[in-house]
Amino acid sequence: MPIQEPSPLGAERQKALPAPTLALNLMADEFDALNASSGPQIAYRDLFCPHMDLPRALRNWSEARGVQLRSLRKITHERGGRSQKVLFGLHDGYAVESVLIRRHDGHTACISSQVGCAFACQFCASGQAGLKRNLSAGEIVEQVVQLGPKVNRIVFMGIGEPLNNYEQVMKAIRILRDRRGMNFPTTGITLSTIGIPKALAQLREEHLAINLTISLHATTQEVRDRLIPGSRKHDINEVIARASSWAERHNRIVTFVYLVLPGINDTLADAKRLAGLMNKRRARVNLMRWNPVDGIALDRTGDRSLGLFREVLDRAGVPVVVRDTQGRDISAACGQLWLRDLRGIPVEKRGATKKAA
Ligand SMILES: C[S@@+](CC[C@H](N)C(=O)[O-])C[C@H]1O[C@@H](n2cnc3c(N)ncnc32)[C@H](O)[C@@H]1O
Ligand code: SF4
Repeated sequence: MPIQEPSPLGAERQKALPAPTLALNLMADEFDALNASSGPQIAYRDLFCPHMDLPRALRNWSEARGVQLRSLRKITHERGGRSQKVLFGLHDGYAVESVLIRRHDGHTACISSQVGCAFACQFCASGQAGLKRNLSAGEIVEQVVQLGPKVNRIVFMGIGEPLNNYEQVMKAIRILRDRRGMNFPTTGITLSTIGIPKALAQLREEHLAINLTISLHATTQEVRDRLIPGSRKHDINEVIARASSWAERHNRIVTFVYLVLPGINDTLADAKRLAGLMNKRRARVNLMRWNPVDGIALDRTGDRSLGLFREVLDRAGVPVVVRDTQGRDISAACGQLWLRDLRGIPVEKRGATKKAA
């Protein structure tokens, strides 16, 4: 009997088959629409069950509808003093890192918003390999779910620029805060951004009581352009003005992060200019030391120059703290997270990969 070729119609039908939906990409009403068809009816909140051993009803539900419940696979995890770094494998062979930080009153999840980053900041590991793709809302939400039930703070300080993936990040925040699901308080969510003016204007109009942190790192356009090449087209004054406008509109304080880098942005003139830029704004400053990154030759500032820099801001009446980030013992502090390209590497060998793509 001759072997039958698949009919063109069959091939087309196959092509038209939708890729499996990731359940955690669904808002409650989208989930309801799926739930309404036959089969077991389950509650939206069950989707956020942190245990890998998911309820059988949920597994049946997903199988009946071709919906994927989990898409991130924990490849490795490293434990440090108060932090744990997890490498999550994605469906397409890329992998991103997230960090869990233990505090006395709960856990903080430091999550990624993109696979890589387009901004290529000179001090940061996450942008060294460029941007590969955006994470979906579900992939963002799933990092939180998999980091466990004690998470009561979320910071978008992992890999990627959240405002460069605006739609999916906003959707993820809405899914996280939905009362019918995780019911995560938006006041426990901090979005850290390089400050894209257009996106800041959009964020100003959102009804979301999140916290906003702007990674400023310079007081002149010239130095900022050098440190953050991807932000060259953004005027530093406009970034500050847009962030302040967000703070006014939401009656909040915006945090400006300033990485003090010896010989680059740490003079007293810089400190005075920074105080001037912050003048009369609903703002505070977090001064940070650089966390070392393989292959980047920068220096960490010393206590004395950091102290002098801080004093200038103090004297000018600008609220300022020196922030020390957790996780340096396992290279999990701010700016030390790498994306991995594990495409072509057999699944069982992916845990051994250490090098960034
Ligand atoms: C990795 S970024 C991710 C969020 C966003 N893209 C941003 O830049 O704000 C989170 C924070 O880490 C800071 N950062 C990046 N590399 C760093 C490093 N090597 N040491 C200290 N902070 C760093 C950034 O400036 C930012 O404030
Ligand atoms: S600091 Fe933020 S914007 Fe800059 S490369 Fe790293 S992740 Fe991207």
